[in-house]
Amino acid sequence: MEEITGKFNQSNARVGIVVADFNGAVTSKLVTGAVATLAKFGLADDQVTVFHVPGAFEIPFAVKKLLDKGEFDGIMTLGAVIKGETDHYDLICQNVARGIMELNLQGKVPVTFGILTTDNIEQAMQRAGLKMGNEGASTAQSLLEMMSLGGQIN
Ligand SMILES: Nc1c(NC[C@H](O)[C@H](O)[C@H](O)CO)[nH]c(=O)[nH]c1=O
Ligand SMILES: CC(=O)[C@@H](O)COP(=O)(O)O
Repeated sequence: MEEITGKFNQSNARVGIVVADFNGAVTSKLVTGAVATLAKFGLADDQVTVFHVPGAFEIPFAVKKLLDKGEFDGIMTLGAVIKGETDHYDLICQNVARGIMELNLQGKVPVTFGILTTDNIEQAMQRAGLKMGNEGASTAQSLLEMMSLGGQIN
């Protein structure tokens, strides 16, 4: 635990969570897992701020606004994109992932990717706290590791 949080000033670190409310039965569980993980590694409630957007497609816009504001030491994204009958799924997945990667590579602060992309709701639920773990929790831990890396490099 110390290794993850030892290389940045955890006591005043600010984390932003951008979550899509689409498939909210899934994404709300991702937020729960993320917040619990951040707390486990010592971040207080007032160090974590959750921002809601309608769907995954709106996540990059919110992340960019937060990066431009410059008040967070790390940002994580959470969502659940579930395949339907059309190619809408593919368009969302590819473009949201590309948008988040581009924002990440701005190199301001780390941005981690916690957006489930599944064939059906069952697969999503399994990755939101059931037998496949909680993608929100793992995305939060990855963010802390990247923030620690930033502290090591800077
Ligand atoms: N089908 C899913 C969506 N679709 C909505 C889009 O993300 C977007 O909000 C809309 O196109 C308006 O711009 N979003 C998800 O997060 N998950 C889905 O399965
Ligand atoms: C990922 C989506 O946008 C998808 O849920 C939409 O469903 P459909 O392709 O059947 O319109």
